[in-house]
Amino acid sequence: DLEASEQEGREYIMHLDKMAGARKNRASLAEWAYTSNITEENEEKRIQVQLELSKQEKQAWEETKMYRWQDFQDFSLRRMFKKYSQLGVSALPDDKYKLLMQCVSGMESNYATSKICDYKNATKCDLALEPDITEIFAKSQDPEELKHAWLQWHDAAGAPARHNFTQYVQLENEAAKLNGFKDVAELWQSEYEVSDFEEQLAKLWEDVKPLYQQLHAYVRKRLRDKYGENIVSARGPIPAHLLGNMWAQTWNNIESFTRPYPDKKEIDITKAMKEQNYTPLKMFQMSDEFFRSLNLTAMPEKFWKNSIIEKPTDREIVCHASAWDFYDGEDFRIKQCTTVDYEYFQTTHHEMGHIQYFLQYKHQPVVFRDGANPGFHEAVGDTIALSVSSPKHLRRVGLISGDAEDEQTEINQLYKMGIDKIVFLPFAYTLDLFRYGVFRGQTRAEDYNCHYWRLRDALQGVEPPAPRSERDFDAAAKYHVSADVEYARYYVSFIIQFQFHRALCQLAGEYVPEDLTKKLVDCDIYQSVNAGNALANMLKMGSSKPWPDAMEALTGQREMRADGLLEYFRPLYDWLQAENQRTGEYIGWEPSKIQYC
Ligand SMILES: C=C(C[SeH])C(=O)N1CCC[C@H]1C(=O)O
Ligand SMILES: [Zn+2]
Repeated sequence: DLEASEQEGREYIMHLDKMAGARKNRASLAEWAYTSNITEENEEKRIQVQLELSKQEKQAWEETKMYRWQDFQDFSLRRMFKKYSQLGVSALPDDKYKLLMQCVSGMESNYATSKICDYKNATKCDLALEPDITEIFAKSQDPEELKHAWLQWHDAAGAPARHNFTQYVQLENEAAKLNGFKDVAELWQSEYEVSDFEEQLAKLWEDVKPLYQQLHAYVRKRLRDKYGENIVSARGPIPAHLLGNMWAQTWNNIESFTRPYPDKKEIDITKAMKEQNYTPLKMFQMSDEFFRSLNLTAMPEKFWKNSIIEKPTDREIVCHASAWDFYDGEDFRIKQCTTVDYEYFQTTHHEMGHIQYFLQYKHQPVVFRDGANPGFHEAVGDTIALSVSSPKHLRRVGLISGDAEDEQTEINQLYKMGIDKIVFLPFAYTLDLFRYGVFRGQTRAEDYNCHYWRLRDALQGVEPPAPRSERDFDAAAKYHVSADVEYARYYVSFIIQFQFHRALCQLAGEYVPEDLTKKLVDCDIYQSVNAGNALANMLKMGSSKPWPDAMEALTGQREMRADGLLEYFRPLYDWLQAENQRTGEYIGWEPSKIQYC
Protein backbone atom coordinates (compact mmCIF):
# COMPACT_ATOMS: atom_id res chain seq x y z
CA ASP A 1 0.00 0.00 0.00
CA LEU A 2 1.13 3.52 -0.69
CA GLU A 3 3.11 5.12 2.10
CA ALA A 4 0.70 7.78 3.43
CA SER A 5 2.34 11.19 3.09
CA GLU A 6 3.39 13.34 6.01
CA GLN A 7 0.52 15.73 5.31
CA GLU A 8 -2.00 12.88 5.43
CA GLY A 9 -0.28 11.78 8.62
CA ARG A 10 -0.81 15.24 10.14
CA GLU A 11 -4.50 15.28 9.23
CA TYR A 12 -4.94 11.77 10.57
CA ILE A 13 -3.21 12.38 13.91
CA MET A 14 -5.08 15.65 14.55
CA HIS A 15 -8.38 13.79 13.99
CA LEU A 16 -7.17 10.93 16.21
CA ASP A 17 -6.18 13.45 18.89
CA LYS A 18 -9.64 15.00 18.88
CA MET A 19 -11.22 11.53 19.29
CA ALA A 20 -8.76 10.76 22.07
CA GLY A 21 -9.90 13.94 23.85
CA ALA A 22 -13.53 12.78 23.78
CA ARG A 23 -12.47 9.31 25.00
CA LYS A 24 -10.42 10.69 27.89
CA ASN A 25 -13.31 12.98 28.83
CA ARG A 26 -15.62 9.97 29.11
CA ALA A 27 -13.03 7.97 31.02
CA SER A 28 -12.45 10.81 33.50
CA LEU A 29 -16.19 11.26 34.07
CA ALA A 30 -16.65 7.52 34.78
CA GLU A 31 -13.58 7.48 37.04
CA TRP A 32 -14.84 10.57 38.88
CA ALA A 33 -18.32 9.07 39.33
CA TYR A 34 -16.78 5.98 40.96
CA THR A 35 -14.12 7.61 43.16
CA SER A 36 -16.58 10.25 44.40
CA ASN A 37 -19.25 7.65 45.23
CA ILE A 38 -17.84 4.16 45.79
CA THR A 39 -20.65 1.70 44.96
CA GLU A 40 -20.72 -1.67 43.15
CA GLU A 41 -22.80 -0.09 40.40
CA ASN A 42 -20.37 2.79 39.81
CA GLU A 43 -17.44 0.36 39.89
CA GLU A 44 -19.15 -1.78 37.23
CA LYS A 45 -19.86 1.28 35.07
CA ARG A 46 -16.27 2.51 35.37
CA ILE A 47 -14.88 -0.83 34.25
CA GLN A 48 -17.45 -1.02 31.42
CA VAL A 49 -16.42 2.41 30.10
CA GLN A 50 -12.71 1.56 30.45
CA LEU A 51 -13.26 -1.65 28.47
CA GLU A 52 -15.14 0.15 25.67
CA LEU A 53 -12.48 2.86 25.46
CA SER A 54 -9.64 0.35 25.36
CA LYS A 55 -11.25 -1.22 22.25
CA GLN A 56 -11.34 2.18 20.55
CA GLU A 57 -7.72 2.85 21.56
CA LYS A 58 -6.68 -0.50 20.08
CA GLN A 59 -8.47 0.37 16.80
CA ALA A 60 -6.72 3.76 16.61
CA TRP A 61 -3.40 2.15 17.42
CA GLU A 62 -3.77 -0.26 14.47
CA GLU A 63 -4.32 2.72 12.15
CA THR A 64 -1.17 4.56 13.28
CA LYS A 65 0.86 1.64 11.98
CA MET A 66 -0.14 2.69 8.42
CA TYR A 67 2.21 5.68 8.63
CA ARG A 68 5.99 5.66 8.46
CA TRP A 69 6.00 8.42 11.05
CA GLN A 70 9.61 7.67 12.09
CA ASP A 71 10.67 9.31 8.77
CA PHE A 72 8.50 12.43 9.11
CA GLN A 73 10.37 15.74 9.07
CA ASP A 74 8.17 17.53 11.63
CA PHE A 75 9.47 16.93 15.19
CA SER A 76 6.09 17.50 16.88
CA LEU A 77 4.28 15.24 14.43
CA ARG A 78 6.83 12.46 15.01
CA ARG A 79 6.49 12.94 18.77
CA MET A 80 2.68 12.72 18.58
CA PHE A 81 2.83 9.51 16.57
CA LYS A 82 5.43 8.08 18.95
CA LYS A 83 3.18 8.70 21.94
CA TYR A 84 0.16 7.22 20.15
CA SER A 85 2.18 4.19 19.14
CA GLN A 86 2.27 3.19 22.82
CA LEU A 87 -1.00 1.44 23.66
CA GLY A 88 -0.48 0.89 27.41
CA VAL A 89 -2.61 -1.65 29.29
CA SER A 90 -5.22 -1.55 26.49
CA ALA A 91 -2.87 -3.89 24.62
CA LEU A 92 -4.18 -6.73 26.84
CA PRO A 93 -6.93 -9.00 25.49
CA ASP A 94 -10.36 -7.95 26.81
CA ASP A 95 -10.69 -10.66 29.47
CA LYS A 96 -7.23 -9.93 30.96
CA TYR A 97 -7.82 -6.17 30.71
CA LYS A 98 -11.08 -6.54 32.64
CA LEU A 99 -9.38 -8.72 35.27
CA LEU A 100 -6.62 -6.13 35.69
CA MET A 101 -9.19 -3.32 36.13
CA GLN A 102 -10.97 -5.44 38.76
CA CYS A 103 -7.71 -6.12 40.65
CA VAL A 104 -6.79 -2.43 40.85
CA SER A 105 -10.36 -1.38 41.63
CA GLY A 106 -10.53 -4.01 44.38
CA MET A 107 -7.32 -2.77 46.00
CA GLU A 108 -8.33 0.86 45.71
CA SER A 109 -11.79 0.45 47.20
CA ASN A 110 -10.39 -1.70 50.02
CA TYR A 111 -7.92 1.08 50.81
CA ALA A 112 -10.55 3.84 50.56
CA THR A 113 -13.09 2.09 52.81
CA SER A 114 -10.74 0.52 55.42
CA LYS A 115 -11.67 1.28 59.04
CA ILE A 116 -10.00 0.52 62.40
CA CYS A 117 -11.19 0.25 66.00
CA ASP A 118 -10.64 2.91 68.63
CA TYR A 119 -7.66 2.36 70.95
CA LYS A 120 -9.70 2.86 74.13
CA ASN A 121 -13.07 1.56 72.95
CA ALA A 122 -12.78 -1.77 71.08
CA THR A 123 -16.45 -1.65 70.09
CA LYS A 124 -16.04 1.62 68.17
CA CYS A 125 -14.67 0.42 64.82
CA ASP A 126 -15.56 3.18 62.38
CA LEU A 127 -12.29 5.14 62.37
CA ALA A 128 -11.26 6.09 58.80
CA LEU A 129 -7.79 7.12 57.60
CA GLU A 130 -9.11 10.61 56.97
CA PRO A 131 -9.69 12.43 59.21
CA ASP A 132 -9.63 10.07 62.22
CA ILE A 133 -6.37 8.09 61.96
CA THR A 134 -4.53 11.05 60.44
CA GLU A 135 -5.53 13.08 63.49
CA ILE A 136 -4.23 10.39 65.87
CA PHE A 137 -0.83 10.52 64.15
CA ALA A 138 -0.86 14.31 64.23
CA LYS A 139 -1.73 14.62 67.92
CA SER A 140 -0.99 11.48 69.96
CA GLN A 141 2.30 11.17 71.83
CA ASP A 142 1.37 7.81 73.33
CA PRO A 143 3.56 5.11 71.73
CA GLU A 144 1.02 2.40 72.56
CA GLU A 145 -1.88 4.29 70.95
CA LEU A 146 0.25 5.00 67.88
CA LYS A 147 1.35 1.35 67.68
CA HIS A 148 -2.29 0.22 67.89
CA ALA A 149 -3.36 2.56 65.05
CA TRP A 150 -0.35 1.61 62.92
CA LEU A 151 -0.94 -2.16 63.28
CA GLN A 152 -4.70 -1.98 62.77
CA TRP A 153 -4.36 0.18 59.66
CA HIS A 154 -1.75 -2.15 58.12
CA ASP A 155 -3.97 -5.13 58.90
CA ALA A 156 -7.01 -3.48 57.28
CA ALA A 157 -5.47 -1.72 54.26
CA GLY A 158 -2.33 -3.79 53.56
CA ALA A 159 -2.68 -7.55 54.01
CA PRO A 160 -6.07 -7.94 52.21
CA ALA A 161 -4.56 -6.45 49.02
CA ARG A 162 -1.86 -9.11 48.66
CA HIS A 163 -3.79 -11.43 46.31
CA ASN A 164 -5.04 -8.66 44.01
CA PHE A 165 -1.57 -7.10 43.96
CA THR A 166 0.09 -10.37 42.96
CA GLN A 167 -2.34 -10.73 40.06
CA TYR A 168 -1.93 -7.04 39.12
CA VAL A 169 1.86 -7.51 38.88
CA GLN A 170 1.42 -10.48 36.54
CA LEU A 171 -1.09 -8.70 34.26
CA GLU A 172 0.70 -5.34 34.21
CA ASN A 173 3.93 -7.11 33.23
CA GLU A 174 2.08 -8.86 30.39
CA ALA A 175 0.80 -5.48 29.19
CA ALA A 176 4.30 -4.00 29.43
CA LYS A 177 5.68 -6.81 27.27
CA LEU A 178 2.92 -6.25 24.68
CA ASN A 179 4.21 -2.67 24.47
CA GLY A 180 7.75 -3.84 23.84
CA PHE A 181 9.08 -3.40 27.39
CA LYS A 182 10.79 -6.07 29.53
CA ASP A 183 8.55 -5.30 32.51
CA VAL A 184 6.55 -2.52 34.20
CA ALA A 185 9.71 -1.05 35.76
CA GLU A 186 11.02 -0.29 32.27
CA LEU A 187 7.59 0.98 31.14
CA TRP A 188 7.37 3.37 34.13
CA GLN A 189 10.92 4.61 33.64
CA SER A 190 10.33 5.25 29.92
CA GLU A 191 8.14 8.21 31.00
CA TYR A 192 11.37 10.04 31.93
CA GLU A 193 12.93 9.63 28.48
CA VAL A 194 16.49 9.16 29.77
CA SER A 195 18.44 5.91 29.48
CA ASP A 196 20.00 6.12 32.96
CA PHE A 197 16.99 7.14 35.08
CA GLU A 198 17.62 4.64 37.85
CA GLU A 199 21.30 5.60 38.04
CA GLN A 200 20.22 9.24 38.32
CA LEU A 201 17.94 8.37 41.26
CA ALA A 202 20.83 6.58 42.98
CA LYS A 203 23.21 9.50 42.36
CA LEU A 204 20.69 11.99 43.80
CA TRP A 205 20.33 9.79 46.87
CA GLU A 206 24.14 9.71 47.34
CA ASP A 207 24.10 13.53 47.17
CA VAL A 208 21.36 13.92 49.80
CA LYS A 209 22.09 10.94 52.09
CA PRO A 210 24.69 12.70 54.33
CA LEU A 211 22.15 15.45 55.06
CA TYR A 212 19.41 12.90 55.76
CA GLN A 213 21.65 10.88 58.08
CA GLN A 214 22.41 13.99 60.14
CA LEU A 215 18.72 14.86 60.40
CA HIS A 216 17.79 11.25 61.21
CA ALA A 217 20.40 11.12 64.00
CA TYR A 218 19.21 14.40 65.50
CA VAL A 219 15.52 13.37 65.46
CA ARG A 220 16.32 9.93 66.93
CA LYS A 221 18.11 11.66 69.80
CA ARG A 222 15.19 13.99 70.49
CA LEU A 223 12.71 11.07 70.34
CA ARG A 224 14.91 9.00 72.67
CA ASP A 225 15.00 11.93 75.10
CA LYS A 226 11.22 11.96 75.02
CA TYR A 227 10.25 8.27 74.93
CA GLY A 228 13.28 6.65 76.54
CA GLU A 229 15.85 4.24 75.13
CA ASN A 230 13.63 1.19 75.55
CA ILE A 231 11.44 2.62 72.81
CA VAL A 232 14.01 4.58 70.73
CA SER A 233 17.49 3.00 70.64
CA ALA A 234 20.74 4.97 70.42
CA ARG A 235 22.09 3.32 67.26
CA GLY A 236 19.19 1.58 65.59
CA PRO A 237 16.44 2.63 63.14
CA ILE A 238 13.62 4.88 64.39
CA PRO A 239 10.30 3.09 65.10
CA ALA A 240 8.08 4.17 62.17
CA HIS A 241 4.97 4.87 64.29
CA LEU A 242 6.63 7.68 66.31
CA LEU A 243 7.24 10.07 63.39
CA GLY A 244 3.82 11.71 63.13
CA ASN A 245 2.75 10.03 59.90
CA MET A 246 1.37 6.60 59.05
CA TRP A 247 4.15 6.00 56.51
CA ALA A 248 6.87 8.13 58.19
CA GLN A 249 7.08 10.01 54.88
CA THR A 250 6.90 13.47 56.46
CA TRP A 251 7.71 14.21 60.10
CA ASN A 252 6.19 17.68 60.46
CA ASN A 253 3.78 16.55 63.19
CA ILE A 254 6.65 16.01 65.64
CA GLU A 255 8.15 19.45 64.99
CA SER A 256 6.66 21.07 68.11
CA PHE A 257 8.61 18.85 70.52
CA THR A 258 11.79 18.21 68.51
CA ARG A 259 12.68 21.61 67.05
CA PRO A 260 16.23 22.91 67.65
CA TYR A 261 15.36 26.03 69.66
CA PRO A 262 12.20 25.23 71.65
CA ASP A 263 12.25 28.52 73.54
CA LYS A 264 11.73 30.48 70.32
CA LYS A 265 8.16 31.68 69.78
CA GLU A 266 5.84 28.84 68.82
CA ILE A 267 4.80 29.08 65.14
CA ASP A 268 1.79 26.79 65.06
CA ILE A 269 0.14 27.52 61.68
CA THR A 270 -2.68 25.04 62.29
CA LYS A 271 -3.59 26.79 65.53
CA ALA A 272 -3.55 30.21 63.81
CA MET A 273 -5.71 28.89 60.96
CA LYS A 274 -8.29 27.59 63.40
CA GLU A 275 -8.24 30.74 65.52
CA GLN A 276 -8.85 32.78 62.35
CA ASN A 277 -11.78 30.55 61.36
CA TYR A 278 -10.18 29.30 58.16
CA THR A 279 -12.46 27.08 56.06
CA PRO A 280 -11.49 24.66 53.26
CA LEU A 281 -12.98 27.13 50.76
CA LYS A 282 -10.86 29.97 52.14
CA MET A 283 -7.76 27.79 51.78
CA PHE A 284 -8.60 27.21 48.10
CA GLN A 285 -9.38 30.89 47.51
CA MET A 286 -6.04 31.93 49.07
CA SER A 287 -4.18 29.44 46.88
CA ASP A 288 -6.04 30.65 43.76
CA GLU A 289 -5.18 34.23 44.72
CA PHE A 290 -1.48 33.36 45.01
CA PHE A 291 -1.43 31.88 41.51
CA ARG A 292 -3.30 34.93 40.13
CA SER A 293 -0.79 37.23 41.85
CA LEU A 294 1.85 35.66 39.57
CA ASN A 295 -0.23 36.53 36.48
CA LEU A 296 -1.15 32.84 36.15
CA THR A 297 -4.67 31.67 35.26
CA ALA A 298 -7.62 31.93 37.67
CA MET A 299 -9.58 28.78 38.49
CA PRO A 300 -12.49 28.60 35.98
CA GLU A 301 -16.11 28.69 37.10
CA LYS A 302 -16.62 24.92 36.61
CA PHE A 303 -13.73 24.27 39.02
CA TRP A 304 -15.59 25.92 41.89
CA LYS A 305 -18.86 24.21 40.91
CA ASN A 306 -17.63 20.63 40.36
CA SER A 307 -14.78 20.16 42.87
CA ILE A 308 -15.27 18.21 46.11
CA ILE A 309 -13.21 19.90 48.82
CA GLU A 310 -14.72 18.36 51.97
CA LYS A 311 -15.43 14.76 52.90
CA PRO A 312 -19.12 14.00 52.22
CA THR A 313 -21.08 12.48 55.10
CA ASP A 314 -23.57 10.47 53.05
CA ARG A 315 -21.28 8.17 51.03
CA GLU A 316 -17.84 6.58 50.70
CA ILE A 317 -15.32 8.36 48.47
CA VAL A 318 -11.60 8.04 47.67
CA CYS A 319 -10.28 10.73 50.03
CA HIS A 320 -6.70 10.71 48.78
CA ALA A 321 -6.21 14.18 47.27
CA SER A 322 -6.35 14.31 43.47
CA ALA A 323 -6.57 16.82 40.62
CA TRP A 324 -8.56 16.08 37.47
CA ASP A 325 -8.36 17.20 33.83
CA PHE A 326 -11.52 16.37 31.83
CA TYR A 327 -9.76 17.25 28.56
CA ASP A 328 -12.50 19.58 27.30
CA GLY A 329 -10.67 22.80 28.11
CA GLU A 330 -13.27 23.86 30.71
CA ASP A 331 -13.84 21.14 33.31
CA PHE A 332 -11.02 20.83 35.90
CA ARG A 333 -11.60 19.56 39.44
CA ILE A 334 -9.96 18.72 42.77
CA LYS A 335 -11.27 16.03 45.10
CA GLN A 336 -9.88 16.03 48.65
CA CYS A 337 -11.16 15.63 52.22
CA THR A 338 -9.75 18.93 53.45
CA THR A 339 -9.20 19.52 57.15
CA VAL A 340 -8.20 22.98 58.38
CA ASP A 341 -4.52 22.48 59.19
CA TYR A 342 -1.03 23.30 57.87
CA GLU A 343 -0.61 19.92 56.17
CA TYR A 344 -3.78 20.35 54.09
CA PHE A 345 -2.86 23.98 53.39
CA GLN A 346 0.24 22.55 51.66
CA THR A 347 -1.77 19.82 49.93
CA THR A 348 -4.24 22.40 48.60
CA HIS A 349 -1.37 24.26 46.89
CA HIS A 350 -0.01 20.95 45.65
CA GLU A 351 -3.32 20.07 43.96
CA MET A 352 -3.88 23.60 42.68
CA GLY A 353 -0.46 23.29 41.02
CA HIS A 354 -1.78 20.35 39.02
CA ILE A 355 -4.81 22.37 37.94
CA GLN A 356 -2.62 25.33 36.92
CA TYR A 357 -0.54 22.98 34.74
CA PHE A 358 -3.78 21.69 33.11
CA LEU A 359 -4.87 25.30 32.44
CA GLN A 360 -1.52 26.34 31.00
CA TYR A 361 -1.27 23.46 28.50
CA LYS A 362 -4.97 23.12 27.58
CA HIS A 363 -4.26 24.53 24.10
CA GLN A 364 -1.84 21.65 23.38
CA PRO A 365 -2.93 18.54 21.45
CA VAL A 366 -4.45 16.10 23.95
CA VAL A 367 -1.44 13.78 23.71
CA PHE A 368 0.84 16.61 24.96
CA ARG A 369 -1.44 17.57 27.88
CA ASP A 370 0.89 16.06 30.44
CA GLY A 371 3.82 17.09 32.63
CA ALA A 372 7.20 17.39 30.89
CA ASN A 373 7.77 14.26 32.97
CA PRO A 374 5.59 12.95 35.86
CA GLY A 375 7.85 14.68 38.41
CA PHE A 376 7.18 18.10 36.87
CA HIS A 377 3.45 17.73 37.49
CA GLU A 378 4.08 16.97 41.16
CA ALA A 379 6.54 19.85 41.55
CA VAL A 380 4.42 22.85 40.44
CA GLY A 381 2.21 23.22 43.51
CA ASP A 382 5.01 22.32 45.91
CA THR A 383 7.22 25.01 44.37
CA ILE A 384 4.54 27.62 45.05
CA ALA A 385 4.09 26.18 48.56
CA LEU A 386 7.81 26.78 49.23
CA SER A 387 7.05 30.51 48.98
CA VAL A 388 3.78 30.23 50.92
CA SER A 389 5.51 28.44 53.84
CA SER A 390 8.23 31.10 54.16
CA PRO A 391 8.01 33.19 57.37
CA LYS A 392 7.83 36.31 55.18
CA HIS A 393 4.69 35.07 53.44
CA LEU A 394 3.07 33.62 56.54
CA ARG A 395 3.58 37.01 58.19
CA ARG A 396 2.12 38.73 55.09
CA VAL A 397 -1.12 36.73 55.43
CA GLY A 398 -1.17 37.02 59.21
CA LEU A 399 -0.56 33.37 60.06
CA ILE A 400 2.46 34.23 62.18
CA SER A 401 2.98 37.47 64.04
CA GLY A 402 6.23 39.36 63.58
CA ASP A 403 9.34 37.86 65.11
CA ALA A 404 12.79 39.40 64.68
CA GLU A 405 14.65 37.24 62.22
CA ASP A 406 17.65 35.73 63.96
CA GLU A 407 19.94 32.76 63.45
CA GLN A 408 18.00 30.46 65.77
CA THR A 409 14.62 31.28 64.22
CA GLU A 410 16.09 30.53 60.80
CA ILE A 411 17.40 27.14 61.96
CA ASN A 412 13.96 26.34 63.40
CA GLN A 413 12.41 27.29 60.03
CA LEU A 414 14.87 25.17 58.02
CA TYR A 415 14.29 22.28 60.42
CA LYS A 416 10.52 22.58 59.85
CA MET A 417 11.08 22.48 56.08
CA GLY A 418 13.66 19.68 56.35
CA ILE A 419 11.46 17.25 58.30
CA ASP A 420 9.02 17.62 55.42
CA LYS A 421 11.26 17.71 52.36
CA ILE A 422 14.50 15.87 53.26
CA VAL A 423 12.92 12.94 55.09
CA PHE A 424 10.52 12.31 52.21
CA LEU A 425 13.30 11.34 49.77
CA PRO A 426 14.34 7.93 51.17
CA PHE A 427 10.66 7.05 51.64
CA ALA A 428 9.83 7.83 48.00
CA TYR A 429 12.98 6.11 46.75
CA THR A 430 12.14 2.97 48.75
CA LEU A 431 8.57 2.70 47.47
CA ASP A 432 9.55 2.36 43.81
CA LEU A 433 12.80 0.49 44.38
CA PHE A 434 10.55 -2.09 46.06
CA ARG A 435 8.13 -2.17 43.12
CA TYR A 436 10.93 -2.23 40.49
CA GLY A 437 12.20 -5.38 42.23
CA VAL A 438 8.71 -6.90 42.22
CA PHE A 439 8.04 -6.14 38.53
CA ARG A 440 11.48 -7.54 37.58
CA GLY A 441 10.79 -10.76 39.42
CA GLN A 442 13.71 -10.15 41.82
CA THR A 443 11.17 -10.01 44.66
CA ARG A 444 8.75 -12.94 44.69
CA ALA A 445 5.32 -12.76 46.33
CA GLU A 446 6.54 -14.87 49.27
CA ASP A 447 9.20 -12.23 49.97
CA TYR A 448 7.10 -9.04 49.44
CA ASN A 449 7.05 -7.91 53.07
CA CYS A 450 10.59 -8.95 53.92
CA HIS A 451 12.06 -7.05 50.95
CA TYR A 452 9.85 -4.02 51.63
CA TRP A 453 11.14 -3.71 55.22
CA ARG A 454 14.73 -4.50 54.26
CA LEU A 455 14.66 -1.49 51.96
CA ARG A 456 12.95 0.78 54.52
CA ASP A 457 15.46 -0.27 57.18
CA ALA A 458 18.49 0.19 54.92
CA LEU A 459 17.49 3.44 53.17
CA GLN A 460 15.10 5.23 55.52
CA GLY A 461 16.39 3.97 58.87
CA VAL A 462 12.91 3.15 60.16
CA GLU A 463 11.54 -0.12 61.53
CA PRO A 464 8.02 -1.49 62.12
CA PRO A 465 6.57 -1.15 65.66
CA ALA A 466 6.23 -4.93 65.94
CA PRO A 467 7.43 -8.11 64.16
CA ARG A 468 6.11 -8.57 60.61
CA SER A 469 5.63 -11.67 58.44
CA GLU A 470 4.38 -12.66 54.99
CA ARG A 471 0.87 -12.77 56.39
CA ASP A 472 1.25 -8.97 56.17
CA PHE A 473 1.63 -6.85 53.06
CA ASP A 474 2.58 -3.44 54.44
CA ALA A 475 3.44 -1.80 51.09
CA ALA A 476 -0.27 -1.78 50.10
CA ALA A 477 -1.12 0.22 53.22
CA LYS A 478 0.18 3.17 51.19
CA TYR A 479 -2.36 4.63 48.74
CA HIS A 480 -0.15 4.63 45.64
CA VAL A 481 0.63 0.90 45.90
CA SER A 482 -3.07 0.01 46.24
CA ALA A 483 -4.04 2.46 43.48
CA ASP A 484 -1.32 1.59 40.93
CA VAL A 485 0.26 5.07 40.99
CA GLU A 486 3.97 5.28 40.18
CA TYR A 487 5.92 7.04 42.98
CA ALA A 488 9.36 8.04 41.60
CA ARG A 489 7.52 11.15 40.35
CA TYR A 490 7.48 12.49 43.91
CA TYR A 491 11.16 11.71 44.45
CA VAL A 492 11.94 13.67 41.26
CA SER A 493 9.56 16.45 42.36
CA PHE A 494 11.21 16.92 45.77
CA ILE A 495 14.54 17.41 43.99
CA ILE A 496 13.53 19.61 41.05
CA GLN A 497 11.14 21.85 43.05
CA PHE A 498 14.22 23.39 44.66
CA GLN A 499 15.75 24.03 41.22
CA PHE A 500 12.47 25.68 40.17
CA HIS A 501 12.20 27.63 43.45
CA ARG A 502 15.74 28.98 43.18
CA ALA A 503 15.21 30.07 39.55
CA LEU A 504 11.86 31.73 40.34
CA CYS A 505 13.31 33.48 43.40
CA GLN A 506 16.10 34.95 41.29
CA LEU A 507 13.59 36.08 38.66
CA ALA A 508 11.51 37.67 41.43
CA GLY A 509 14.56 39.49 42.80
CA GLU A 510 13.95 37.63 46.06
CA TYR A 511 17.20 35.66 46.00
CA VAL A 512 20.66 36.94 45.15
CA PRO A 513 23.54 34.47 45.69
CA GLU A 514 25.99 35.72 48.37
CA ASP A 515 23.63 38.57 49.35
CA LEU A 516 22.68 37.86 52.98
CA THR A 517 19.65 40.14 52.73
CA LYS A 518 18.26 38.03 49.87
CA LYS A 519 18.51 34.48 51.17
CA LEU A 520 16.78 31.51 49.55
CA VAL A 521 15.06 30.51 52.82
CA ASP A 522 13.36 33.95 52.99
CA CYS A 523 12.21 33.94 49.39
CA ASP A 524 8.53 34.57 48.64
CA ILE A 525 7.70 35.03 44.94
CA TYR A 526 4.15 36.29 45.73
CA GLN A 527 2.99 38.95 43.18
CA SER A 528 6.07 38.52 40.98
CA VAL A 529 4.73 38.66 37.43
CA ASN A 530 8.29 38.16 36.16
CA ALA A 531 8.58 34.81 37.96
CA GLY A 532 5.01 33.85 37.05
CA ASN A 533 5.52 34.48 33.34
CA ALA A 534 8.65 32.30 33.29
CA LEU A 535 6.80 29.51 35.08
CA ALA A 536 3.84 29.83 32.69
CA ASN A 537 6.15 29.54 29.67
CA MET A 538 7.48 26.23 30.98
CA LEU A 539 4.03 24.89 31.92
CA LYS A 540 2.55 25.78 28.50
CA MET A 541 4.94 23.27 26.89
CA GLY A 542 3.20 20.31 28.54
CA SER A 543 4.94 17.16 27.30
CA SER A 544 5.48 18.53 23.77
CA LYS A 545 9.27 18.57 24.25
CA PRO A 546 11.66 16.29 26.20
CA TRP A 547 11.75 17.53 29.82
CA PRO A 548 15.40 18.84 29.69
CA ASP A 549 14.09 21.53 27.29
CA ALA A 550 11.38 22.49 29.80
CA MET A 551 13.85 22.43 32.71
CA GLU A 552 16.26 24.63 30.74
CA ALA A 553 13.50 27.10 29.81
CA LEU A 554 12.99 27.88 33.50
CA THR A 555 16.29 27.14 35.25
CA GLY A 556 18.99 27.19 32.58
CA GLN A 557 19.94 23.65 33.69
CA ARG A 558 19.23 20.58 31.56
CA GLU A 559 19.34 17.92 34.25
CA MET A 560 17.84 17.27 37.66
CA ARG A 561 20.37 17.97 40.42
CA ALA A 562 20.33 18.07 44.20
CA ASP A 563 22.27 21.36 44.27
CA GLY A 564 19.11 23.47 44.73
CA LEU A 565 17.97 21.42 47.74
CA LEU A 566 21.48 21.27 49.25
CA GLU A 567 21.94 25.03 48.88
CA TYR A 568 18.55 25.68 50.52
CA PHE A 569 19.36 23.46 53.52
CA ARG A 570 23.07 24.29 53.84
CA PRO A 571 22.74 26.24 57.14
CA LEU A 572 20.69 23.38 58.64
CA TYR A 573 23.27 20.80 57.54
CA ASP A 574 26.05 22.78 59.24
CA TRP A 575 23.96 23.14 62.39
CA LEU A 576 23.03 19.44 62.53
CA GLN A 577 26.64 18.33 62.15
CA ALA A 578 27.70 20.61 65.03
CA GLU A 579 24.76 19.56 67.20
CA ASN A 580 25.26 15.80 66.64
CA GLN A 581 28.96 16.32 67.37
CA ARG A 582 28.06 18.12 70.60
CA THR A 583 25.71 15.35 71.79
CA GLY A 584 27.92 12.55 70.46
CA GLU A 585 24.92 11.02 68.66
CA TYR A 586 25.76 8.04 66.46
CA ILE A 587 25.32 8.95 62.78
CA GLY A 588 23.45 6.35 60.72
CA TRP A 589 21.84 3.18 62.08
CA GLU A 590 22.55 -0.51 62.63
CA PRO A 591 20.11 -3.05 61.16
CA SER A 592 16.83 -3.34 63.02
CA LYS A 593 16.41 -5.98 65.72
CA ILE A 594 12.69 -6.31 64.88
CA GLN A 595 11.84 -9.62 63.16
CA TYR A 596 10.37 -8.75 59.73
CA CYS A 597 11.74 -11.49 57.41
C1 LIG B 1 -1.10 14.90 47.24
C2 LIG B 1 -0.92 13.87 46.51
C3 LIG B 1 -1.79 13.58 45.33
SE1 LIG B 1 -0.87 13.70 43.66
C4 LIG B 1 0.12 12.84 46.86
O1 LIG B 1 -0.17 11.66 46.67
N1 LIG B 1 1.34 13.17 47.36
C5 LIG B 1 1.87 14.53 47.54
C6 LIG B 1 3.18 14.35 48.24
C7 LIG B 1 3.54 12.90 48.21
C8 LIG B 1 2.29 12.13 47.80
C9 LIG B 1 1.71 11.35 48.99
O2 LIG B 1 0.75 11.84 49.59
O3 LIG B 1 2.26 10.27 49.29
ZN1 LIG C 1 0.26 15.48 43.01
